[in-house]
Amino acid sequence: MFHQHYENELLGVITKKLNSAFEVSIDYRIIQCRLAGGLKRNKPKQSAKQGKDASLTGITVGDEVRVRLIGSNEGVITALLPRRSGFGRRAALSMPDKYPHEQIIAANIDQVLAVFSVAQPDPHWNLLDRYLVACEDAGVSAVICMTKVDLIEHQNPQSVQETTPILDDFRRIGYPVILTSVRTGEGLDELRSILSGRLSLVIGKSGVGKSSLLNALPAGGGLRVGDVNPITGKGRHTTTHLEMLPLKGGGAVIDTPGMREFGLWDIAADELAARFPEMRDFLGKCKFGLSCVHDEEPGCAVRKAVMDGRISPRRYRSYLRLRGAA
Ligand SMILES: Nc1nc2c(ncn2[C@@H]2O[C@H](COP(=O)(O)OP(=O)(O)OP(=O)(O)O)[C@@H](O)[C@H]2O)c(=O)[nH]1
Ligand SMILES: [Zn+2]
Repeated sequence: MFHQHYENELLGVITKKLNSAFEVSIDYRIIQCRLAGGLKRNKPKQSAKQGKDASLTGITVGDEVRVRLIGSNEGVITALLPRRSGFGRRAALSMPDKYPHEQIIAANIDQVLAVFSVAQPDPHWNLLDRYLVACEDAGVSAVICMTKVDLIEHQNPQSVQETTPILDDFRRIGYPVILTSVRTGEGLDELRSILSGRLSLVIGKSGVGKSSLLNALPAGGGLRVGDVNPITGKGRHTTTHLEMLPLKGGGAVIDTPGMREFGLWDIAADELAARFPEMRDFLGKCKFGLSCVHDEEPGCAVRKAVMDGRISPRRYRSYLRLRGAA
């Protein structure tokens, strides 16, 4: 959120994406913008990750853009700056012609906060594995945030027993795990510090408590007064649009409303294994070398590591399942 003169144009960051308009933060001011005619939106022609031309895909929240001001709080987006990172999903599977590749959900993010509740609903570990593979693929770090830890005794008996070892597995692999509850306040300081100064994309299924969590974080400058409802404390943001929420003390979070589907795209089997950090040490050490897909091949170093307890059997099963789906 900075500005710089460029032939009467300013640089800004997209903080909100509406149907045909954008909000752009320029020097802490929100400017309502539309796209210049030349910038076509939602017509991805190729996968856009780091270094590739982002203008080929939909411009989205987190993108840095050049804006020509018209009036005091309106402008036209005239150019898109190169992306540092893009986090996507396979969009609209029923329309492969329209969206042949991944759709970038958010641009330039530093980390993903993957949110799951310990209960109501019980955690969906395979979905978490899928999120983490997508993070590895995008080259973005991931933080696992468990919510509603006050409800731990309400988990079904089987999942109570499995939760702690599964979270320990994730920690061992290197993913930070935060345990939170907005009811007791547990973990909220830790969450604040991990979000501070970074742009984080918050993902998780509806009902896991994302909104409650974000509303429990102190907002920073740049939010409009109208977004806060001082009576109920609710409604700081709606969950109908992708929107960036600045945090007090720096950093911002992007909420992902209505994220129902979450596919993986174009990840070849050999690349998929490399998206499981705990498997990386064993890749290339199988009898069949890099051609091993670590399923039923003899002399597979990955499967041996599973047998030896160095790779979690649950994560390995998740790998096999994703490989089948890839
Ligand atoms: N016990 C308990 N309940 C919580 C906690 N956080 C959220 N909830 C409840 O979980 C339900 C869902 O919370 P939301 O914050 O609306 O969940 P969400 O993930 O934002 O859901 P969407 O808005 O549909 O995306 C609500 O009934 C909350 O009151 C918590 O820490 N403890
Ligand atoms: Zn193998």
